[in-house]
Amino acid sequence: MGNFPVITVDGPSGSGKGTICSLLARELGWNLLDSGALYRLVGLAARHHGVVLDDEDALVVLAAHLDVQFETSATQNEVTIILEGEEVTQTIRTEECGADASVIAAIGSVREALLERQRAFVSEPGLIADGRDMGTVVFPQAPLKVYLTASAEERANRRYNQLINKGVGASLQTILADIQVRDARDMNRAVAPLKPADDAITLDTTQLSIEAVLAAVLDQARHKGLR
Ligand SMILES: Nc1ncnc2c1ncn2[C@@H]1O[C@H](COP(=O)(O)OP(=O)(O)O)[C@@H](O)[C@H]1O
Ligand SMILES: Nc1ccn([C@H]2C[C@H](O)[C@@H](COP(=O)(O)OP(=O)(O)O)O2)c(=O)n1
Repeated sequence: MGNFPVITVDGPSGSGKGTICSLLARELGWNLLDSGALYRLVGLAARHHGVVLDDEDALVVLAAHLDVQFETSATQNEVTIILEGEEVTQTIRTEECGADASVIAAIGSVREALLERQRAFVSEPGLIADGRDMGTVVFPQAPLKVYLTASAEERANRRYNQLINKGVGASLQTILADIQVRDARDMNRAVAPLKPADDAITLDTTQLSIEAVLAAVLDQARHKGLR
């Protein structure tokens, strides 16, 4: 691991990690690791290569050799994701890919295969790391660890609105049920379960605006001398 600081942001689906991490990276001028994208990409690679999600050995090979580029535009702070030469930035965002990712992510050997790849994202001047186990497993030495949460109903509402805004039809009830299944799987798995690190600060964002969450995290960063 390089000697640059890491801010970890963990939490369940729809708690606002992606939004806050992207804003933090822009505000601080730091790099960004979207670790969930790696699990989603292994899932998509599995589909492309006809690998079923309980073929652990084949999934580990895919994870270890994942041919992916994260291209960040200098001005926009937007990331384009290229898997095996194909642009998949939007493709991996479906609820289906999220569910596949959650299944794959319960396999310890797959997590192991992605560990060093994630740590290699640490670079000057610092890293914002978005995921489930950033503070507990991947970057245990991080000087600032944030755990975002919100009620399952609020998170389902956010996801629903996000899909409707994208012009994708969605059922609130189905989304809520999917979120509850994914929460249970991510929190109860044997390896690297979703939970706050002992030294994490937890923010319940159910009633907080995006601006308020960002301000609270930046405040913590200032306290820690990170900005
Ligand atoms: N504090 C908040 N209040 C209201 N909406 C939010 C808040 N945080 C995030 N959102 C919205 O909720 C949706 C899911 O957020 P996202 O950052 O993708 O969550 P995660 O990465 O944790 O799954 C997005 O449409 C985002 O704009
Ligand atoms: N560090 C991580 C990141 C994601 N995962 C798994 C568990 C999640 O349900 C899936 C998808 O994660 P992702 O953060 O992309 O999903 P959301 O945007 O929170 O819906 O991947 C993980 O186990 N560990």
